[in-house]
Amino acid sequence: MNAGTPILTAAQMRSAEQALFDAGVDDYGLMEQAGAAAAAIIWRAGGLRDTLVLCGPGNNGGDGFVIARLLRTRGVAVRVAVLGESGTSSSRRARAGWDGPVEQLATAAPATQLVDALFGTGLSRGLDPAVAARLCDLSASASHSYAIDLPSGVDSDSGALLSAVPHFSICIALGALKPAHLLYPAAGHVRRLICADIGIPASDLAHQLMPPRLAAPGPDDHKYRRGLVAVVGGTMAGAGILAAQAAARSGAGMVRRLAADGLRHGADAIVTQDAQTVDALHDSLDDARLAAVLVGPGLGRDATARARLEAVLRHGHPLVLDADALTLIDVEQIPDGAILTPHEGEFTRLFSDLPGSKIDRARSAAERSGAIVIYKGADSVIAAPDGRVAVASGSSHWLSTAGTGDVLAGLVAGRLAVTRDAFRAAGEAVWLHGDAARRAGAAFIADDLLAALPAAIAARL
Ligand SMILES: NC(=O)C1=CN([C@@H]2O[C@H](COP(=O)(O)OP(=O)(O)OC[C@H]3O[C@@H](n4cnc5c(N)ncnc54)[C@H](O)[C@@H]3O)[C@@H](O)[C@H]2O)[C@@H](O)CC1
Ligand SMILES: Nc1ncnc2c1ncn2[C@@H]1O[C@H](COP(=O)(O)OP(=O)(O)O)[C@@H](O)[C@H]1O
Ligand SMILES: [K+]
Repeated sequence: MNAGTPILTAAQMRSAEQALFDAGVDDYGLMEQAGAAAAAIIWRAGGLRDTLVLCGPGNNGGDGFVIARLLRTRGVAVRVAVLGESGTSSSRRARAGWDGPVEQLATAAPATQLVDALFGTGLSRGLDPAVAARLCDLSASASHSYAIDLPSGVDSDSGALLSAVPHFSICIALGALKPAHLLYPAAGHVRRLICADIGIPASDLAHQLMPPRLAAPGPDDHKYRRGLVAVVGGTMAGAGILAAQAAARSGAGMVRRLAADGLRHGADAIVTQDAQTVDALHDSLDDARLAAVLVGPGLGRDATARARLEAVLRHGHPLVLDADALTLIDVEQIPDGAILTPHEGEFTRLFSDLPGSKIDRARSAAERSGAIVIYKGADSVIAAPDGRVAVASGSSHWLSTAGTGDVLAGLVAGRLAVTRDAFRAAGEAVWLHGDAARRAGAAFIADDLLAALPAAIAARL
C-alpha cells in the first residue's frame, strides 16, 4: 500500500522530536520551523485579514508567538492574547521574540481571523469551562480560524473532546498527523487538514490511507488469473447479490454467487450456482482456483447459517468475513490472514474488552485474531496483525445507508482475489468505496455505488 502521512501518538511525537534533538537539531529551531510553516499556510489562506493569535503556556503557545511575529512581518495586523505564562524554554524564547503588546485571553477583542495556539499534544485535561467558552466565542466571531497542531480541547491520541471545541476552517498538523486529526468526534471539528513537514522522521506503522495505485490487466491475463471470487449466499439474497456485483466490478476476473435462494441474478456476468444445501456448498467451494471467498452478507444467523459458515471455514480459502458471519463466529475460529469488516456493533461483540483509541482497538483486534481488521465507520481503521494501520479520512457521510457495507465487503473480496495481499486489498477497497461514494454524490443508495466503481478504479490506474 502507498504509504501516506504518518500518524503519531503524543508519546511517539515526543520521542520523534527527542531523536531529532539528540541528533543535534536545535530545540528552538524546530519551533521556528513549525511556526514558519504554519504562518505560510495562514498567509496563503488569509492574506492581510486582521488576526488574533491565542497562545497557551506550552510549546503550542510558543508556535503561536512565532506565527504572530512572522505574520506581522508580512504586514498583517496581528494581536496576541495569552493564557498563563510561557512555561518551556522554547516558548519563553518565542514570546521574547514578539515585541508587540500581549493581551489576556479573558478580555481580548475578537478579530477576523483566529489562530488557536493554546494547547496541542500536551493537553492533559479539558480546558476550564470559561476558557473553552471564550475560545468558542472568539472562533464564532472570526470568519477564518486555524488550529495549530490540534484544536485545543481534543485528546490527541483518541480524538475525544475533553471540553467544548469550536469548528476550525483549517487545522495545521505539525510534523505528522495525530490520531485526533482522523478519528471522530475530533475529526469533525476541522474543515480542512494540512500537515506541515518539519523534518520529523516518518514512522512505518500508522498512516493516513492514501489513493492506491492499481494495475490494469495485461495480455497474459485471463479470468482466473485475474481472480475468481465466491460470494456465499444465505437467507437474504439481496445483500449477497450487492456484494457479488461489487466484487464483479472490483477488477476481479470472475464472480460466483453460491446461492441459497434458487437462481436469482444480480447481473448476468455473475455466475449463480445453486448451493442451497451444505453439501452443494461444499461442492462449490471445492475449487482450488478460488482466490477469495466472502461470507456474511445476508447469511442469516440460524443453525443453517452456522453450518454454511463452518463449511466455508473448513475449505481454507482466502476469506472475507462480514455481517452475519461476524455475529456467528468466535475470535478463536477466525483463520489467520482473513479479512474482517466489522461496524461498531460487530466489533464490540467480537472484541468487547479492548482499551484505547479506535486505532489501538483495531490494532489489538488484528493482533488477537490474526486477521486484517477493517473497523468501519466515518473513520474506518484498517489494521494488520503485525501492527500496520491505515486510517481513511474524509469519507462521505451519505455512506450511512443500508447495503453500503455489502458493497464494501464485495469490493474487499474482489481486491483480495486480484492482489492476493489482504492488507493491501483492504486499503484499496476502502479507498475505492469512499471514492465511489464521492462520485455518487448525495442521497445515493448502495446500488448507485456499483455504477461509480469503474470510474473510481480508472482514476487509480
Ligand atoms: N518540542 C518542540 O519543540 C516542538 C513542539 N511543537 C508544539 O508543541 C506542542 C506540544 O507542546 P507541549 O508539550 O508544551 O504541550 P502544549 O503546548 O500542548 O501544552 C502543555 C502545557 O499545558 C498544560 N496543560 C495541559 N492541559 C491543560 C489544561 N486543560 N489547562 C491548562 N493547562 C493545561 C501542561 O501542564 C503544559 O504546561 C505541539 O502540539 C506543537 O504545537 C512544535 O513547535 C514543534 C516543536
Ligand atoms: N457517517 C458515516 N460517514 C462515512 N462513512 C460511513 C458512515 N456510516 C457508515 N459509513 C460507511 O458505510 C458502510 C456501512 O457499512 P455497514 O454498517 O456494514 O452497513 P450495511 O450492513 O447496511 O451494509 C461502511 O463502509 C462504513 O464505513
Ligand atoms: K491548538
